[in-house]
Amino acid sequence: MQNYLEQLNPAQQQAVITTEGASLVIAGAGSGKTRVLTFRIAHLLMQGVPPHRILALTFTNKAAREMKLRIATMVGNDIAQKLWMGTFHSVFARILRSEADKLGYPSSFTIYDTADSKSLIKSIIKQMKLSDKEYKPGQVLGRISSAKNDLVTPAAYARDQHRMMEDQASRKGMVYEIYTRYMRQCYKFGAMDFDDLLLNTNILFRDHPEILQKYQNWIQYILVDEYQDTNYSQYIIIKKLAQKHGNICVVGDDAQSIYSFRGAKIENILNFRNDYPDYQLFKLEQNYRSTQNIVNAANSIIAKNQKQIKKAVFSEKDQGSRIKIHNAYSDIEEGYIVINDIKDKKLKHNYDYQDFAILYRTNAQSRIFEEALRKSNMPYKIYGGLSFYQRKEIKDLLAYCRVTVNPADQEALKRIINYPTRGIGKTTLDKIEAAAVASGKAMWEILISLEDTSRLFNAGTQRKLNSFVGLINGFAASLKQQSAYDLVMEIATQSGMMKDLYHDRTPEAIARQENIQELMNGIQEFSNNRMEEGGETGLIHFLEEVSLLTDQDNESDDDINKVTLMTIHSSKGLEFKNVYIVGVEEGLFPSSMTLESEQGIEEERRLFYVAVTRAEDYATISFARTRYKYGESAFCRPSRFIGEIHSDFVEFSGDKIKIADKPGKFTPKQAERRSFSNTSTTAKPGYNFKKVENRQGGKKGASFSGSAVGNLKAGLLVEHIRFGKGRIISLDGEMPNAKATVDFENAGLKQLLLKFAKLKILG
Ligand SMILES: Nc1ncnc2c1ncn2[C@@H]1O[C@H](COP(=O)(O)OP(=O)(O)OP(=O)(O)O)[C@@H](O)[C@H]1O
Ligand SMILES: [Mg+2]
Repeated sequence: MQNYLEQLNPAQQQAVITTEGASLVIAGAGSGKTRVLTFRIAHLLMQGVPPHRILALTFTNKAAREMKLRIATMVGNDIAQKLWMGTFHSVFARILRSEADKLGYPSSFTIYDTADSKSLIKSIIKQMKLSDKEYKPGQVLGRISSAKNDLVTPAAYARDQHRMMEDQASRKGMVYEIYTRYMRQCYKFGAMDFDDLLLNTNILFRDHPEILQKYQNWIQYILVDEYQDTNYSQYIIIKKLAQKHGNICVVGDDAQSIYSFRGAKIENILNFRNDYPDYQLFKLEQNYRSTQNIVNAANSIIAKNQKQIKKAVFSEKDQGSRIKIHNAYSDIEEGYIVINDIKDKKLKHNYDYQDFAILYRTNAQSRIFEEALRKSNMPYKIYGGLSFYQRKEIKDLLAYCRVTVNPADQEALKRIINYPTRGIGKTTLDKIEAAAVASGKAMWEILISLEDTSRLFNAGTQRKLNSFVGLINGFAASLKQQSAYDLVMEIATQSGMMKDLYHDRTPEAIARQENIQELMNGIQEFSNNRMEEGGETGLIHFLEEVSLLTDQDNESDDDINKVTLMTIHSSKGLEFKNVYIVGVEEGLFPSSMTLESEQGIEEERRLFYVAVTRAEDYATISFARTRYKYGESAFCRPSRFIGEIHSDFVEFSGDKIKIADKPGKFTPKQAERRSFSNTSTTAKPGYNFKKVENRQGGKKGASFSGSAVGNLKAGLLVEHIRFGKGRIISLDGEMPNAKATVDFENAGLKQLLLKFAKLKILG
């Protein structure tokens, strides 16, 4: 036996060397499915199969890169480079480019992203004189996408009674017509969206049997990773391509199917058995990734799902330690706890930064960890998402703030002068810019002296420009009177940004709303901190702090040795020595949007299983008892998932907290809080920011307002609503400027202005 096969266990070896015919590998996390695919490709190459006759499909580009790299070390780079390897979208975009003429497309067709698609749909809705309140572009796009992934063309859509009835029930009976026009216009513009790449491949294969045949003959072996998350459109493509040679190997884990909201179909696994009755089934049971404790904990989680293929998974690695559950006072403290734990582990066990990953349910959660990491000077990278301050909606809102503070800031001005759309087109903008250049002035100066330049514009345009100037001047007038929070809230609303962001409930739109909410939380937090320190709380000061943060964030070229931050969805298939699963709270994880159906909960549970099984040595879970939502601190409860892990495999750090096995039990006080904190999570359309009260301001922080300042003295143990427990080191000054220096267990040394910082005396 050749050397490389010795790096596999007997079950894996069988899965690797059984190259002919159909093979299905269904096995739990960390059992070597991806490794089997990698070795199988290497094995084929060693047997002399030419690389360009092997097609391997992965879920992410990163996975493809890593697999190729590994194969290159086994068979040499020249050969590995010739493999057909990549995501479905990238591989079939390539095929479509070379066959585009058969579909009447130019081979240079454009690929539309979601924003492009939505704006096209918006204009179609307008052309059709429909209301974009009823026909929300994001929702319409969702319907179209689902149709495409199920291979339902516009003509078929009109005949599809189920879809038509669904549309009618939600009073959107014209979706099929929008779909028809959308397809026609995309075609006219020479553009395809992501779903089109798969749909058009299917159309190509359906309408051009000779082309299908060409690829069928060509591709001798097909391999698919993460098969549980393929949709119908992908399933049909693979099925057709494999028809000639029948050498198809798919690997997956039904317990890790987490993309049903994008049309992924677990049934594809069952279909596989029907399509290839002679298929061979391989089961891999040994997990090589994680400690026994982690594997056992993960098994106990997934056992709670009704719908699953039973699998045995065991580990022969060390027993390992129990999953530590951290219970934080607040989202801020959670950040400190995680970062301190990383420091500790790094020191104690000699780990590198790259051995740590922080996984969260939604992108917006990254901000608190980013800030804590920055403050501790730890290098980090955000995977699969833009860094918080790089996100479009954040940049837009901050651009408004910048123009308010300094209207001469031209980049910011250009960014928002016509966002949200207010009819100030490119021609107008170009004219202003030319006038500015000619007179050596800033664009803003041209704008405010329109009388002098009125010959440049017609009355309508001039009116629009004046109203924009009025808008910004209005904000600027509030600069001195309002707190940063109130002013930014005013800017977000008056500018029309909120309306623009809150007009639909697609996952992307919700993510953007959450980001704005998160920025508002950041501002509130900034104000509270500044007040406690006795500093300035105006918008100017907030902007300064933000720009300093981004200045420090100098991304270096080597992205290697850094702490990773990512959503659980994007962590699929990856592994890290230490994994922190954060924000494990009801309503956040499981997400409140999934609570209504058992199916929804089961998918969230699979996501939780994916998260835990990323860890090799240590898995750590945390939740906060209060979290900023819409600028207010709201109570949170630990997720039901924490209670679902068998108690033998977990260990609570700090106060033991009761985890309700049935959600919904609240004390009256909590229930009262919940009624407003929930605005973020119910599927209510529209935005609903609540008036913000400084949380140190009395009634909201009831249990924290009890301490009389006079009773404080050095040496006392105190509790702060965000920083948690700490000991007073010293007290200085007289009221109202009295300050306490407190050494917090997790947050470190802080100096607090006592009139704002309500400290509870613990003893
Ligand atoms: N026989 C083996 N000997 C040594 N290490 C192995 C063996 N099989 C797998 N591994 C290692 O175990 C880890 C998990 O393997 P792999 O990522 O292939 O699992 P997987 O089943 O694809 O996991 P997931 O379901 O999370 O995608 C990897 O680090 C891999 O190199
Ligand atoms: Mg894998």
